Amino acid sequence: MAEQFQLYDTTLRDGTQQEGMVLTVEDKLAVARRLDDLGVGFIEGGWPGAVPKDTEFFRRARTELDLGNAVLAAFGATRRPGVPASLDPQVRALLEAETPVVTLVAKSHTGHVRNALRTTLAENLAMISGTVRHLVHAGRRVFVDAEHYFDGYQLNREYALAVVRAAAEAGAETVVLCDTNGGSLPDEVRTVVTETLDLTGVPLGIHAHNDSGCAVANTMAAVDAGAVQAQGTAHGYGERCGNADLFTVIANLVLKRGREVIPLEKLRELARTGRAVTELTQVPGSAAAPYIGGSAFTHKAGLHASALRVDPDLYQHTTPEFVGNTMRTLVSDMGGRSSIELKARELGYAVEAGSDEVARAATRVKEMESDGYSFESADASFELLLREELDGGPRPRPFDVESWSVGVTGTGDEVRTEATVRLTVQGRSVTATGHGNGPVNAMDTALHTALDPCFPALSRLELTDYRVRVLSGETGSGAAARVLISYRDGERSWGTVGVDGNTTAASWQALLDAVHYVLLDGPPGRVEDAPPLAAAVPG
Ligand SMILES: CC(=O)SCCNC(=O)CCNC(=O)[C@H](O)C(C)(C)COP(=O)(O)OP(=O)(O)OC[C@H]1O[C@@H](n2cnc3c(N)ncnc32)[C@H](O)[C@@H]1OP(=O)(O)O
Ligand SMILES: CC(=O)C(=O)O
Repeated sequence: MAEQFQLYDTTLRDGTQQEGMVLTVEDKLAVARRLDDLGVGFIEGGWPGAVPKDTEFFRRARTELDLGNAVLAAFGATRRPGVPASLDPQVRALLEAETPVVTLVAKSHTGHVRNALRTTLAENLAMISGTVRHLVHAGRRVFVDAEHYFDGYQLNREYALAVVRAAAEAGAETVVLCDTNGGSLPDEVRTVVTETLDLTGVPLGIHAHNDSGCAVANTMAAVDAGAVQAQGTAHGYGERCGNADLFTVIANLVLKRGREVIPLEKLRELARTGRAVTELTQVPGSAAAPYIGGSAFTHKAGLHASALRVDPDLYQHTTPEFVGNTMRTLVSDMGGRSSIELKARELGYAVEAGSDEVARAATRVKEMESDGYSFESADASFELLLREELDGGPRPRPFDVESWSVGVTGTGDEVRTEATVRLTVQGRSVTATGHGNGPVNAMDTALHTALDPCFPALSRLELTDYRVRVLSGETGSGAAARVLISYRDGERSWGTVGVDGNTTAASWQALLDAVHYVLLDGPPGRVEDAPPLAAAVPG
């Protein structure tokens, strides 16, 4: 049973204040559904009356958003100075959003009251009380975001406390202390929250920005000090350096503080929710994001891998499956036999770090990386290398390459690229030509034309990304170019690598690895049901 803690998401309001984040109403509705599924208690949808798209969001939400867990909140400011709340069009727009909750931003810093609002301290308190009362009278639950609270508290503690008291006395359910400029540190936040709670007894929340890199730490400090509401955003999206990453806050509260703010089975949806949100926002989360980032449980160093073989807890602070993530191993020149064993097991091969095959594969990886190869994101090329070692040498190939050529011809404005491949397939000589918008595209087309009729599995192979890096002077042998190609093959995604003094030849290598990888089947030593490493994870 989830505890009565207020998890408040502001992705659709403060999150959209991030540079580069532009969401349609459709996107906002879809993000709200994902966050509701995860189990957050409150979803702040935007500022109706100020942002036309947000007004439209709340209008459509009434019929199109069937929330199972969350309550929708409309965000807006207190009434303008000198205007009764009942006559302020912005306040009216908040009521017209018809949400159960309204969250009001209120000034709590005397400098802001005087210089930004250009009103008196007394009028600001009246604006807060009057607006809260008006909304509560109209049947709304009201939260008050006390803007610049931590800076305001340092400047004029009595006034900041007066804002908290005025909001609560007028009927605000929770007063959210905002580190609006994001410059506070955890010890300061803990002290101010503790003192405010002691001096007012008002239920408090925390809204922390990340300008000092402490948004999550500040949120945790505030909750430890007694805050009952944590605000944050998916992936920490938000104005400037962003907000507290609500996904990290949730995982910390559940796994580190034992507070079941969402049910454990929902926590296992955390990584999936993160991916779904980035697909909608088109703003990627960081690979290094705690808990749910692609690298959060990914291990590169050989010594780490060697300890992880014995016990995953030795280099992981928690169990990745708790948050729907998985442990991965990277193969590189920084690894040794243990990294090879772990990666091989990830790929389904039951091998031991102490075996000769694994030792040979580890040596080859180090040598090839010194020549410019990189296997980190070329898992298919690594698997081909591993298979060669496990099989005791190159396997019989399903086809042989007799020759290949690529030509680029320019006539006027037109550039034409043509590739020809000559292969021996099942004893027959096959020649095919492909055209494309460049050499890689043309070679890929020619290979498909030659091979797909004999090997239908290849028709599912789709090239999704191509990266080339010039390596001059960087490698032992002075190799010139490294090409990394990413593919999708039905549900799977994987990559290959090629290195050569000639970029087109490096691309050809990577393309051929892809074809051989798809045709790799029925291998001896591959155990389809080898116990995944995750099975060894306790808990
Ligand atoms: C800390 C936060 O992130 S709070 C959320 C911030 N979000 C946004 O600002 C996004 C939505 N904002 C908007 O659409 C516009 O800024 C509006 C509609 C709110 C205001 O637009 P405009 O009236 O054109 O004014 P402008 O954007 O220049 O803002 C200045 C006005 O806001 C007032 N203002 C500034 N801060 C606040 C506040 N916290 N509460 C109420 N009014 C405020 C100023 O006093 C000034 O009013 P005045 O013109 O009567 O002197
Ligand atoms: C309310 C808000 O977004 C802030 O003070 O940062």
